[in-house]
Amino acid sequence: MVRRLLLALFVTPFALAIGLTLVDRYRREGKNSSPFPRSVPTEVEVEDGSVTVYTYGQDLYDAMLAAIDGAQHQILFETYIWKGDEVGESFKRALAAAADRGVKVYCVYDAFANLVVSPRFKRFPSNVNVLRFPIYNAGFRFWDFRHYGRDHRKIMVVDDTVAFLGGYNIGAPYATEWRDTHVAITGPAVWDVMRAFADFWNLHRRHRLRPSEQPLLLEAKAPWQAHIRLSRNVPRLMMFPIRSMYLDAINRAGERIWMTHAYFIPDQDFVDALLLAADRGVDIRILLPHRSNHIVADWISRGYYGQLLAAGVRIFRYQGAMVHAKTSTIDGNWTTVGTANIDRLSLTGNYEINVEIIDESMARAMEEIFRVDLTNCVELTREEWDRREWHRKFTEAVLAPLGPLL
Ligand SMILES: O=P(O)(O)OC[C@H](O)CO
Repeated sequence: MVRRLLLALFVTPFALAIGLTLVDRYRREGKNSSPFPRSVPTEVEVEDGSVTVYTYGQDLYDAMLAAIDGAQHQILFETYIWKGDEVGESFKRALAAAADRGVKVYCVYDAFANLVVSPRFKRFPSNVNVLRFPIYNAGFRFWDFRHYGRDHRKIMVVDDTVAFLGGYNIGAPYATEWRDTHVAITGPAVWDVMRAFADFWNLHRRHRLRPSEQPLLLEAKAPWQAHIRLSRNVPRLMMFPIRSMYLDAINRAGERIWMTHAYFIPDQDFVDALLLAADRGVDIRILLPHRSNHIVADWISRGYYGQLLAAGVRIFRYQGAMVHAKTSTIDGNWTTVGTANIDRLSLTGNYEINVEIIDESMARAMEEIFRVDLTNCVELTREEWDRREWHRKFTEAVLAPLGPLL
């Protein structure tokens, strides 16, 4: 009897998650996302360089492809998802053409995220250096968690002139149907993104370096900058600074915290930091997709709404389209844009990269984008949330144990 009960407790959340996912897939079949308000790319001068914020995929892809076409020496390209559709093909073609011109091209993609992509698409010309980050990395050391984690980063560096990073994967739906955020950085901070790529490449390259070979980029010298910094999660080295970066920034906030996230499944320490900030009177707004592409993540996320709303945190739900951005701006000073979602996988599991920018003009630009996004949101009130039907509360409660897995 006890055994059956334990089994039921263990199996029910998984069975419900699978059921919900299948029904959701069926319901979405053939449905398009709605158009959403667009902000034009905004360029801001930061320190001795610039940061351009992209919030519409086609604008970003045009800029990335133009940068690839103009490359002189080297392209570093890394993506979590690289779909084999027309957008994916256009990147593959541009990278191959650059390699044919004599540009050194290095590409990394995650094998797990691209399991459904055709093997034909994953064949590259021999002059393009490709690292397929394997599905399983631990070999016989299956107990060693440093060898787990997906490569969830999305970055590109062209020569030493421009670096792109943010939430955008590569694929046709992201060009027009998803609202996401990426930045293009010029100036000394490009070095940090090159370094991030090179460290990953050197750590995971398929064979040990022969004496005749140089590791990628070790000769480049680091600039020291106060206003723009990179945080990278590197499971292999047990480094997870992005969570700390967020907690530090939230704890420092005195006026406002405006966050935009695709998947919001924080740990309780993260929630507590937000609740403390709300308690000190900070205006906290969290913008989330009303319905994301992962229905189970949505349900688990909802399990946190009660305590956040009760503390005065405002939740805005984006309508009609997937918002996939991973950004926050605080106190009109601090901004982060990156690849990390607020969930366990991103904050303590995967390879991730976020840029942290302390600059008033940048924060102003991000706040303006947030205001534009708000015009496509409906605010969820505490009264409305408290009145939700019992079966919704039941679903949240049954799925809650899956939170730490996501
Ligand atoms: O893992 P992310 O944040 O890049 O999101 C990817 C999508 O969820 C793919 O289904």
